[in-house]
Amino acid sequence: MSQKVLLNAKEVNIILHRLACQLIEKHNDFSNTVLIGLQPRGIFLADRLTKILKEDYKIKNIQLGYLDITFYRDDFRRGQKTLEANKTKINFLVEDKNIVFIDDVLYTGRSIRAALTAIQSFGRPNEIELLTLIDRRFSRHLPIQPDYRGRQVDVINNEKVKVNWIEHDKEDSVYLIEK
Ligand SMILES: O=P(O)(O)OC[C@H]1O[C@H](OP(=O)(O)OP(=O)(O)O)[C@H](O)[C@@H]1O
Ligand SMILES: O=c1cc[nH]c(=O)[nH]1
Repeated sequence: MSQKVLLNAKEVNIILHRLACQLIEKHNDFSNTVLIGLQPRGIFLADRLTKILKEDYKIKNIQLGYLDITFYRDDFRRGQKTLEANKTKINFLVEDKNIVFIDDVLYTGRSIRAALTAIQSFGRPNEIELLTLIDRRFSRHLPIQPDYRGRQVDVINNEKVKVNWIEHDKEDSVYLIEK
């Protein structure tokens, strides 16, 4: 197994600030916008962006939730092992809200498809956008594209992108791992 650094901590930090600014450009004070981090790994990115928006850009009332998509995946009946769901935590109404889904990697688009189904149980939002740190180019199985992307990368099929967060993985970094 070999691995190559795609983004180091400094580059991740610059990208996070750019993404935060792009969100502000569209959503202003976030009075009608909610952020939803997708479990399991989108929540680290959602937490970090929320922290930057609050602390560096003084946006006060950001509503942040976490959405688990385990049982909405189109492959969930295929695996043999028992599936363990993560926590969904959405303590606000999404009815008529602008939602920004946040995930670390966009690959086939199937996770986002599942999230679009899962969120329907919480109401009818006004619109849903997608923010992703890494957009794997030319690998979509569905017509799903990000509205905000950190970095687009070309990845061949036997390679995997791994996003690390200091809170969970001891460093902020993105690696390309050859399996
Ligand atoms: O666009 P997709 O093909 O759905 O892939 C993207 C998803 O894959 C990763 O999750 P995870 O490692 O939990 O899922 P995986 O097993 O599908 O790689 C990542 O955090 C995204 O949520
Ligand atoms: O490269 C990939 C593909 C799907 N999910 C990841 O986390 N990385």
